[in-house]
Amino acid sequence: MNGVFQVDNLSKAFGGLTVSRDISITMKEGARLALIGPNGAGKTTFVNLVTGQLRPDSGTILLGGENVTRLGSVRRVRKGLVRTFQVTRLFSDMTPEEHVTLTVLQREGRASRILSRFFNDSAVAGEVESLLDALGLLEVARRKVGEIAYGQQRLLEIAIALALKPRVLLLDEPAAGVPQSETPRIEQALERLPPSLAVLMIEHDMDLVFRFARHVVVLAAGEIIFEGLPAEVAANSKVREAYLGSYANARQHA
Ligand SMILES: Nc1ncnc2c1ncn2[C@@H]1O[C@H](COP(=O)(O)OP(=O)(O)OP(=O)(O)O)[C@@H](O)[C@H]1O
Repeated sequence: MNGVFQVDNLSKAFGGLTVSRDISITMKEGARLALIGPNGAGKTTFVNLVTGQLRPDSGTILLGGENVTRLGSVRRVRKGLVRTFQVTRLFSDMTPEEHVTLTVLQREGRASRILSRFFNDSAVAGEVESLLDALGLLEVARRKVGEIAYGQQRLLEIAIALALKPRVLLLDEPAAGVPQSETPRIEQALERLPPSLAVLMIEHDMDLVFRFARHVVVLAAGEIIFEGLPAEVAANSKVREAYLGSYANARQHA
């Protein structure tokens, strides 16, 4: 059976440097896939290719069976392929409530009207409240983003992505830059993502990867070198050599 998201033989080179070589991935509804690999393996490039920020040299991207390979990024988002970024792209003077309200209104094509009217729109307000609640952000809903913790800013990015009603969510290092003390918040939020949503996560924090993922794909030098269950990936010698060695050793000696 085809998945909700299917990538076939995606390839991309920058000059002489191949950064994606024949990458194929299938995700079904409810998938929890982690894409891991050393720095420069091509993980972010892969996300840029599938979301339309970069054009592949060859390969196909299917969303719900529809070929979206030639669509621009905005149309892919409208069709339910949504990403977050490694580094936050938020407005420090706006509140989480304002960010998510704007996103819901944008999705509905209502963002260009006078915003203040919509803060009284009960349907929009209800949706915004439940999104912020799901990400544990209600208590800071009306604080300026520049004043809230970095982990909460990262969670707000996920709330914004969810406000776009994705079918497939691509998370680029959701815990990057987040202090250790705040990672449990990120973990809890990831556990509470809608069960039917297909989620692909790039992440270097292996504890988070192994708690979140039900399937792991390992990239090295633009190629998939292994994929399987988290336990299989951790035990694979090729993967340990390319990437996990230091992590596995640290765990052994911890
Ligand atoms: N626009 C570009 N032009 C040329 N080379 C690029 C471009 N974007 C990325 N690269 C190169 O492609 C390779 C893959 O980079 P990419 O950022 O996808 O890796 P990554 O696995 O996401 O790394 P990290 O874990 O450090 O974020 C790197 O060698 C990078 O220097």
